[in-house]
Amino acid sequence: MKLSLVCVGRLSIGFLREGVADYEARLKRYAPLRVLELKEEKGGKNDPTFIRRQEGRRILEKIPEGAFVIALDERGSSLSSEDLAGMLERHMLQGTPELMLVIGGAYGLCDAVRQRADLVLSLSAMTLTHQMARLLLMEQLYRGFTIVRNEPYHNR
Ligand SMILES: C[S@@+](CC[C@H](N)C(=O)[O-])C[C@H]1O[C@@H](n2cnc3c(N)ncnc32)[C@H](O)[C@@H]1O
Repeated sequence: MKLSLVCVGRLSIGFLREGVADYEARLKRYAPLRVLELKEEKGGKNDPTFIRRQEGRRILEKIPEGAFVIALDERGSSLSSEDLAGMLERHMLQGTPELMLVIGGAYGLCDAVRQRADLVLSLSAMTLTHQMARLLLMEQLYRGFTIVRNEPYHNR
């Protein structure tokens, strides 16, 4: 199973770039990972709906048929790390070709992306920057794979 991450905006903060690179490298031991960083919408400065729609259109274009899509959103469902691991394992066993994770930009994701998603996942009820969300997500995916493989890291 391939993993792909689609995110709006780049990693501009050094320590987050370093942390994300570290977890992405760890993750690649378990599954190939493709990262697509999409440009933030610059038009419609005072119109968050316009910005979300434009960015959403670009996100939807990147979703291949057959991908299981997880949209990251603070209003989504929360999972324990064990639940996430169970979900990864189920998709590997049932032969899901691609698990695609989507992180929105400064104004979040539009409804069309949330509707396309097979799961809307919250990492916390608090709002994170997209860069912080990316680091937390990479760490939880890595943790999930170590749980599936019964490798030390999760320590439960
Ligand atoms: C700055 S946040 C967007 C906040 C925006 N006001 C909203 O209501 O969605 C940027 C992106 O980071 C991700 N994100 C931020 N906090 C999150 C959380 N607690 N759980 C999951 N994803 C989160 C989401 O993908 C979000 O679209």
